[in-house]
Formats: sequence, structure tokens, C-alpha cells
Amino acid sequence: PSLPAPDVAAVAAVHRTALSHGAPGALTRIDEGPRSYHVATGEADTAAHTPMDTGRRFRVGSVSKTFTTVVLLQLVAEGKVDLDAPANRYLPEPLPDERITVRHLLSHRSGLYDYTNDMFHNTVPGFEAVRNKVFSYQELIDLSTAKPLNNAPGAAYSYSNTNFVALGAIIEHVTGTPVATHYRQRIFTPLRLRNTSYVHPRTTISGTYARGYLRQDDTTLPLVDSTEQTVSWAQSAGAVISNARDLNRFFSALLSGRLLPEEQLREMTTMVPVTADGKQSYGLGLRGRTLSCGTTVYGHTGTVQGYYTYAFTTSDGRRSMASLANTSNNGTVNTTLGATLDASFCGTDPA
Ligand SMILES: C[C@@H](NC(=O)[C@@H](C)NC(=O)CCCC[C@H](NC(=O)C[NH3+])C(=O)[O-])C(=O)O
Repeated sequence: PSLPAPDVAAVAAVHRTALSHGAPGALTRIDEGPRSYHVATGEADTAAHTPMDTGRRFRVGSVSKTFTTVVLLQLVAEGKVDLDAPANRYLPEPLPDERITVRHLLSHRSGLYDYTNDMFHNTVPGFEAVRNKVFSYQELIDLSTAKPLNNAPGAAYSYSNTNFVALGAIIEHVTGTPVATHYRQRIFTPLRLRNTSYVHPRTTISGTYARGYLRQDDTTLPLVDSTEQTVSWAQSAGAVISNARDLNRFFSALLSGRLLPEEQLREMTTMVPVTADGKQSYGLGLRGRTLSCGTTVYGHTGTVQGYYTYAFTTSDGRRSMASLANTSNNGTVNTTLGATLDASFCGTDPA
């Protein structure tokens, strides 16, 4: 079934609303076969007053989790990892509960506590304390396992960055190769994602990029420029840098079956509802959203200091959309930006 044309005017209106709630800038790019639609609003750099443009790179946060999942599921297809084996079979140091499986980590059902809850309880002090720090996977896992599990393994969905840090540790322990190499060799190079990189623990973004601006908990205070950081607190859970075109190519390739064998893609896209209305779901490192027009799109959201991202595609990968607002710690902006999905896939103004 063909989708209605994207409502570019509605996307621009969503951007303007996001700016009215404090985002310095926003961008959305929609790709459908040879066609692309571009909307850029506000500023990429508020000091230099550089206008936003849709080609700029940015920190994609948890969209990184989908990249990590593709690497892991390729290892499953290669027979190196068993989805339903205990994660401890593949880790250098054991998690506290043998019942936690690789699948539990990929679907946020392990129960492992999310250490970022404490790390960023006070937003700016928490960020300043870690922005130049380099953590090992084990240091982050230890922060989590110092607290009890949220739930018995498999018993519930409870989103946790710890799950995808543990998956990064699994990838490196099983293969002896850094995740950066796997991302590049298995995804970035084959898909020619020339604006996508994993440069942890380097703090700078190369090429042309949007600066990110973190809102303080005291919202009367000025935004904090949070562009430069190691993102070592997230790594395989959130440290990828990309741009809208590359994210669209990635999700289109993924859902059209160009990155995983059919069996692994089916595992990844077997979605479990995570909201009472059933409109939001999670598979393996993949979010599902059923929109106002009934279309379900697949992708991921991202939140890293100064950057909100939405990156989604249709079930056949034919139409993809990536949106960025270059602020964070601002729930209204995050929710507002999500309305680009309806405008892009339902062709309606979400209002
Ligand atoms: C939810 C999102 N998750 C991610 O992208 C991961 C990598 N980010 C986080 O867990 C947020 C850390 C705090 C951000 C900070 N917030 C605070 O410091 C709040 N006190 C900020 O907003 O920049 C996703 O999966 O879509």
C-alpha cells in the first residue's frame, strides 16, 4: 500500500513548535527511493548563528543500540552467539543472575538496573562529571549490578542502558575485536555511510555537525553547550555519530533485509507492546510505533546531552525519516519532535 505524501509543511510546523519550547534548531530528512524531502529550522550553532541544515552530523544516542543489535545478530547468524544462551557464557565477568539471556539484554527484559539514573540525577553536574571520562564496559556494568535487578530476568520490559553495554562487552569478548571495527566493517562500509562514525573516546565531532545544547534543571539558566564529550557513559548503548541521510539508509537497508538473514530480522522485528495503548513496542534493539493513520514504523529514538533523535522507517524500508532537535533535558521538545513521524508517514498535521 502506498503511503500519502509526506506533509513537509506539517514537519516545519513541528520544528517551529520545538523551537518555541527551547530547541535552538531542528532538522528532518525523509527519503523514499530516489526522492528526498528536507526541512531545517533554527540554528546549528547559537554562538556563530550558523543556520541548521539537514546534512549536519549529530550524536544519535540510543539509535546506536540498533547498530549494536545488527552486529550481535550477525554473530548469531554466524553461529558465534546463541540468543537464548545465558549472557554469562559470553562475558569476561558474570552478571549476578545466570538466568539473564542474550535475548533478555536485546529486549530490555534482563532487569539490570540503569546506572544513568544515578549518574544524571542532577543533569548538568552529572554531565560535567563524566563528559571527559573514559569508562570500561565492566565499570559501567559494576555501577548497575551494585543495585538489585528491577525484575526477574524475562519477567518485564524495563529499559536500561546497561543491557547494551553488556552487549558491547559480549561482542568484544566473543570476537576479540572492538565494536568500532564491527560497526565499520559490517555496517558503515557496506552501506557507504560516509557521515557515520564511532570515535569513542574522542570528544570531538569531525566534518560538518550541529552543536548540542543541554537544558539545565533550573530552566531559567542558559543552555550548556554539550557538544564535546566522550559519551563513554554509553558507548555501544549510545555513542554513534551520524547524519539524517545515513540513518535513513541504515534503517531502510535493515528493514528491507539487506543487513540480516531473514531469520534474524524476524527475531529483531518480533515486537512486544511496551505501552498500555499498544502503540509503542520493542523488539530486539528496535522500537515500533503505530501512528495516527495506523501505519507502524520501526526504528529508534535517541537522547544524549544536547541531542534528541527520531529515526524510523516503514516495515518494507521504502520510506525513512530522521529528525533531530539540538537540545535535551526538555521533555516537551522531545515529545513535540516525535510528531514529525505522523507528518512524514501519515501525511497529516498531527495537531
Ligand atoms: C531514552 C533514550 N535513551 C538513550 O538515548 C540513552 C543513550 N540516553 C539516556 O539514557 C539519557 C541519559 C540522560 C540524558 C540527559 N537527561 C538528564 O540528565 C536527566 N536528569 C539529557 O536529557 O540530556 C532512548 O532510548 O530513546
